Amino acid sequence: MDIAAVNGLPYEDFVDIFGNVVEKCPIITAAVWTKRPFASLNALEAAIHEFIDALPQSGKEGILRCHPDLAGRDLHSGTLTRESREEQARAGMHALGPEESRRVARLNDEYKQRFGFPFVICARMSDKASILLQLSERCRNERAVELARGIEEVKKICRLRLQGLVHSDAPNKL
Ligand SMILES: NC(=O)N[C@H]1NC(=O)NC1=O
Repeated sequence: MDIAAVNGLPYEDFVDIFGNVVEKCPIITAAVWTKRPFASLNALEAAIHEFIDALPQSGKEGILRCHPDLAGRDLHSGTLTRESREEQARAGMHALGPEESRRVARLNDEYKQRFGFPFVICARMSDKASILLQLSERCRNERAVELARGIEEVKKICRLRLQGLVHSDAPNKL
């Protein structure tokens, strides 16, 4: 799909295709449709960032709260979004041993108790060992640091999802 095709999409199709680039936040996609035409994939990404950055703190926290826990309830009950399922599987989150599972569940709970939103990390840019390490280390951060860090991770996830939706191998393509 080239950028002209993206710019030509009616909002229903635009939201159908790009609605989950930020997990369970299709309102962001629906809002940035207004900003067409986009000069490039980067411009679309920048419009998403601009929307997120303009949100009050409660809105940013809300975005984080739309994310499923890593190796959490949704993974175990099979209710993850397709994107999240693939990302978590790639990082080995679907195949934790019993000891690792208990540790992740305990740390996820501790993190949520402390901050009021879930631990978010771009799983595709990490691996199991690094995720476990960061989960335990980031539990000790200040709340404002974790809010900013979580939003940075959301943007990384968004970038990879956007790239996955388009062909990146041809010039002038998204
Ligand atoms: N909690 C959390 O980080 N969730 C996610 N990370 C990721 O890469 N995909 C997710 O759903």
